[in-house]
Amino acid sequence: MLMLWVGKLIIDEVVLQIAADVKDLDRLWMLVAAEFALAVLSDLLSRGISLSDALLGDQYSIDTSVKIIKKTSELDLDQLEDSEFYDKLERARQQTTGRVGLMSNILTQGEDVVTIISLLAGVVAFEPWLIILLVVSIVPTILNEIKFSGTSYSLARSWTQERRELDYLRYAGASDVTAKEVKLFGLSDYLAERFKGLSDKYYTQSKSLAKQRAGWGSVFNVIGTTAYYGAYILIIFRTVAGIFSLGDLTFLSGAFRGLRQRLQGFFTRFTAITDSALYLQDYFEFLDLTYEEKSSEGKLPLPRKIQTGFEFANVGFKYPKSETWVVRNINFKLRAGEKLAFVGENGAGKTTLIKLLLQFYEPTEGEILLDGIPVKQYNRLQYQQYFGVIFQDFVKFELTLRENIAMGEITEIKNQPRIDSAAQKSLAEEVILQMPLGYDQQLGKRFKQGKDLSGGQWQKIAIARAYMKDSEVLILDEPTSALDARAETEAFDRFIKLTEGKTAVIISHRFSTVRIADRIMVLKDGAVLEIGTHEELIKNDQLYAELFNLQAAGYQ
Ligand SMILES: Nc1ncnc2c1ncn2[C@@H]1O[C@H](COP(=O)(O)OP(=O)(O)OP(=O)(O)O)[C@@H](O)[C@H]1O
Repeated sequence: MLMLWVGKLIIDEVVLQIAADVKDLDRLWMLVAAEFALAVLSDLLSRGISLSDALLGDQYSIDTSVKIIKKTSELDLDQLEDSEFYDKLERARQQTTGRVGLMSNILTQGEDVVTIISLLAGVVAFEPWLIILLVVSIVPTILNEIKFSGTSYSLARSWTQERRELDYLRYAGASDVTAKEVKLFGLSDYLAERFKGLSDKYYTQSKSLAKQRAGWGSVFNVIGTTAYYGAYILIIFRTVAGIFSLGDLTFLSGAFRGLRQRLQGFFTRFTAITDSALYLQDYFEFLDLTYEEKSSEGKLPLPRKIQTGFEFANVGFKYPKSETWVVRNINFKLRAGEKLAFVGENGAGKTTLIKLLLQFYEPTEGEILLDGIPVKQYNRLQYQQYFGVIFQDFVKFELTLRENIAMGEITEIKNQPRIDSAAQKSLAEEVILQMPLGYDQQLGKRFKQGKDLSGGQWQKIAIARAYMKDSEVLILDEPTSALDARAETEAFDRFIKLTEGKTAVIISHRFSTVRIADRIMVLKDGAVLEIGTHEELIKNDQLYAELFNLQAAGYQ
């Protein structure tokens, strides 16, 4: 605005000096110098804004990612297993990139408001009629923008689930994890077609939206441009009639064009800001997800040592949003210091019982007790710290070997003797010796110098993770399924020694290992079929005896 005004003064001064007999150029040079200074200043200002925006944007993106990771860990397992959660997560994740322009938009907006007000004041002072033309020239474009940006947001939002599906298909079709089977079964074309089919649908919808937006945009722009030239003609008439000076002509036409551009920019940015706000709202909605505090959750401190043990009293469970009982009428005791094995067919409910024991889920009916007190009366986080667990689908973290072991008790990552001892007990020591970089070996193939391990080697690392934690109860869910026969026997012998005095649950399909346990519980279709020592169950001559003999026959 100031620059325009100085420009007008320069032209008026030049016209004056052309007409003057004695030329005095001092004022003219001063004006040129002023315009130069203004040009430099305005450039510095806009650079400053974009720099701070870029920096703030980076910071923001780091911050949102960290918040998302932390929030996810606070949520309950049943919330995490819900597909709506993934939609929310996906929408929040989009916030970690892409919403960076918000700050500069807001700053530029402030700057523009000042310019617009002063330009308006200038224009009104000269020719109030121009304001009407100005309104005609911008309103249609603005309405167009507002309508279409809302529609794009709705479209993007309604496609959250499909976008996740696309991400998944991209992953399934192009990742090291799936590569073997994709090649072998020749799935590449199938996956690519499925990806293309789905994205084409989205593309068609967004293409039609973009076309409408562009079509209407150009129609409205013609109206706007007509109004602009109307204003220009008006100014020219006034100048020719001698009402406006040449400087006024430059100022007014410049101011009018500037006003139109700025006002349009103002509203476009306004819609961009409201858009960002809509997307940000999704992010906050995710952060607002609260982990549903169980009404009955207790605050009781845990006993330092388990006295009598755990008891499942008539426990039944249905997974959230499911109508079928996965386990029902479950009654058994896990005595302090006892090693109990769970056996049963796939899907019998063994892992589910572990999840219930760990209070990842609450039983739908019945109760789980620790030393005679319902476990939900204890502080849940403290309670879960009681357990060292290796899940069937334990995580293969693509981090260093040291980190993979220390994950069991991450605060002890600097405690080398403790890591060494866990590695030694779990047979992971042999794996470490084979690695060129020892503990600092990056695992997995995703990153530089990463080494992938065999299934059994990964399992040894996972077992080491459980030993890192000095927990009261150890749970091994099929911990040895990938170990070779020698390693398995060795791992179990050690396990039994190491769990001496501790309570432990082992899930295994191999009866040779199961028989080492103090007692064995046989599950069938979500119910306890039999429970007892190996000898008792053999004598009982039911499913256990049958399966044991079947496996034993296989080994002969
Ligand atoms: N998160 C879940 N949501 C809904 N149903 C589930 C979930 N996890 C498991 N199930 C169902 O619960 C049943 C028992 O599963 P569970 O994993 O406890 O069996 P399991 O005895 O450990 O089997 P396996 O020997 O194959 O590991 C299965 O029918 C399974 O479909």
